[in-house]
Amino acid sequence: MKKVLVTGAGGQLGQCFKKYAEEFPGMEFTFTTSDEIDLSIFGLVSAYFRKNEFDYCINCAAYTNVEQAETNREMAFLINSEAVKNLSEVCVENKVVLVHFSTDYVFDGEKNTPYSEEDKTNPLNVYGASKLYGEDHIQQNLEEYYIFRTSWLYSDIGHNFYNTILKKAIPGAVFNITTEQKGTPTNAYDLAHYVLTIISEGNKEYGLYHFSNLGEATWFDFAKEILNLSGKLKDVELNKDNSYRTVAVRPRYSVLNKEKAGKTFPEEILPWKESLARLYN
Ligand SMILES: NC(=O)C1=CN([C@@H]2O[C@H](COP(=O)(O)OP(=O)(O)OC[C@H]3O[C@@H](n4cnc5c(N)ncnc54)[C@H](OP(=O)(O)O)[C@@H]3O)[C@@H](O)[C@H]2O)C=CC1
Ligand SMILES: Cc1cn([C@H]2C[C@H](O)[C@@H](COP(=O)(O)OP(=O)(O)O[C@H]3O[C@@H](C)C(=O)[C@@H](O)[C@H]3O)O2)c(=O)[nH]c1=O
Repeated sequence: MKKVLVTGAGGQLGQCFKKYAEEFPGMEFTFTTSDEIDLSIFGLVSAYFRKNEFDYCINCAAYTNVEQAETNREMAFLINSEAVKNLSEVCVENKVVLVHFSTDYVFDGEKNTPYSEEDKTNPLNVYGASKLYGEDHIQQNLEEYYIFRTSWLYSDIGHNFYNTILKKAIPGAVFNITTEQKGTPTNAYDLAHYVLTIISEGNKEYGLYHFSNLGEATWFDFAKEILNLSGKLKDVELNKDNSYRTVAVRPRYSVLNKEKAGKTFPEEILPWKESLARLYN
């Protein structure tokens, strides 16, 4: 029986892991939220790992408010970098494999073809920079880790673009959505299932991987498909907006190349529209 700790379990991805737990009877799960262990306090994390034995730690905790990170830099770095450093040190000490998630926002978006794991990073915003520091701590401290860089995560849980669009989609609503960024929407359930399959098979191909659904879209394309599938497209006004104002700069292009993951792991990765449609079935 593999003992698996999921941290940040109250968030979007953490809750997706929780939903799949029963499908993986070979694993014994412990889910913790920020109320139970504040990962930014080393002593708490260290004591918790000494008291409990785990084989894996799946870290879903993060500071994910891209806009607020610009003015709340300290908090973004505390959670996305310092807390990850804490976890990586404690994982080494206790021989725990760390599974962690990072973001397409570590790239500057100057490329026009999908970013691979070898491509140069150059974050444009505080969130992206803080996540990159988190990656570095893991790579410096640990050998047995998986970092999955993913993009545009959504699900029916928590705060994400999908839920923002659906909540606002009352008859007569007007949407102005940017076409200035291209990336890939990724179903958080797909990511959770992908990771659990890897762990359950006892895989030891540790390292940095890119994982998103297949294909590419602008945020406008994504919003259109969400509204279309929900049957609400006809009741709202949807406009392309090339001057939508944000505080944080986002990469113009951040599609991830999934070749490495595809060659290493057996699970099929779905095209983004196909995966999105599954939320409506
Ligand atoms: N959402 C997205 O579009 C994308 C996300 N990612 C990455 O995927 C991962 C999961 O993201 P997602 O589930 O969407 O994020 P959420 O914001 O939904 O969840 C993050 C969780 O982290 C918890 N947390 C924050 N601070 C601490 C702390 N000090 N100690 C313990 N827990 C803490 C929060 O708990 P509380 O609310 O109680 O503070 C929250 O439940 C993150 O690493 C993120 O960077 C990557 C690409 C895209
Ligand atoms: C709500 C809204 C957003 N937008 C734009 C703003 C922004 O450029 C883009 C996305 O908006 P959001 O703020 O919802 O998404 P954002 O917070 O940028 O999402 C990011 O979150 C972090 C955690 C990640 O790691 C990234 O992969 C990515 O998913 O869409 C519009 O054009 N119109 C709208 O009505």
